Amino acid sequence: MAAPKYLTGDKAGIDEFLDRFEVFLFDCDGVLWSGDHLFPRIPETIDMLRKKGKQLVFVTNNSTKSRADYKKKFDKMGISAKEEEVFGSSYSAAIYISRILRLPAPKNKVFVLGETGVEQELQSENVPYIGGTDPSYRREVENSDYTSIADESALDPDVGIVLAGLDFHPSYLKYSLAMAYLRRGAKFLATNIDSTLPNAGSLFPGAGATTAPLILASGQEPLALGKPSQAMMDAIEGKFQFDRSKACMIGDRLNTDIQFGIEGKLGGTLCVLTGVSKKEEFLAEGVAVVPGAYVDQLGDLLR
Ligand SMILES: O=C(O)[C@H](O)[C@H](O)COP(=O)(O)O
Ligand SMILES: [Mg+2]
Repeated sequence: MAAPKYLTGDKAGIDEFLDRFEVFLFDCDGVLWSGDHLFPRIPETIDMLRKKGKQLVFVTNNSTKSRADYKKKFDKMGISAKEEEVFGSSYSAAIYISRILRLPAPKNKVFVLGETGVEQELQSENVPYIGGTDPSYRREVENSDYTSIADESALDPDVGIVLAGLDFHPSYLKYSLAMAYLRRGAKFLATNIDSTLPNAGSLFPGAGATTAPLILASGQEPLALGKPSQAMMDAIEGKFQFDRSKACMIGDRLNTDIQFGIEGKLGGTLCVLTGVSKKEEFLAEGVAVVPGAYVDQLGDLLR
């Protein structure tokens, strides 16, 4: 495995690197920002790539926001981006359910463990759902719940899918209902299973962490539709029509972003050290996932 090229401060190296690619797939959390903290020179770097005529796609595993929500966040942070350029794991899951899985109605209803981003994208694909941000699920479990879940009288007969994403409001009731739906044969999907979420320069429990109790209790593993899933890469290629050899994935996490680019046979991958993965993780001998190049921060591409 070739050693990754360190580009920070390397003017000629950066020019050569940027000239190799026509398309850049951008991760968001840990690359552009850490929660509401925008990293230095991000809007200028994005503008520089646009001026060079590069095609940009924002590929995030963060399912708590929809494409429309991301457009608002980009605007708030002064980043020039279009809603159509966003491809999140919640959208990836919604189109997988509506266009690939295509369960016959009415048994195509989804029980959601997650936030509004998942709900909005299911709505955009006319996929019925329950659960999610519905406040009636954010309550203590009562004795009657055990009986009504066990005898399935509490279950919606049309639920055929359980979809789990990053959930900031997990509850024992939601886990118990989801487990009962899986026991009854519902398909188990996840937007993503990242273990941690970068925010405020630190790390917090990620989607994988909020889904883990259901995986353990049900004894089932979900099909994850976010990075590094190649179903997501195929959908992105289908939507944005680009030559993979001329595309580069930029991310902060080895086992999602960089693996996604490598398994997707993209022309290159760039790791940014402002998020989850540290350079020691890919500079060590014999590691499986190694980026083609790396920088301390994305703004280093802007000389
Ligand atoms: O837990 C999560 O969902 C992830 O940490 C978060 O979504 C990562 O987002 P990304 O870095 O792919 O933008
Ligand atoms: Mg990230």
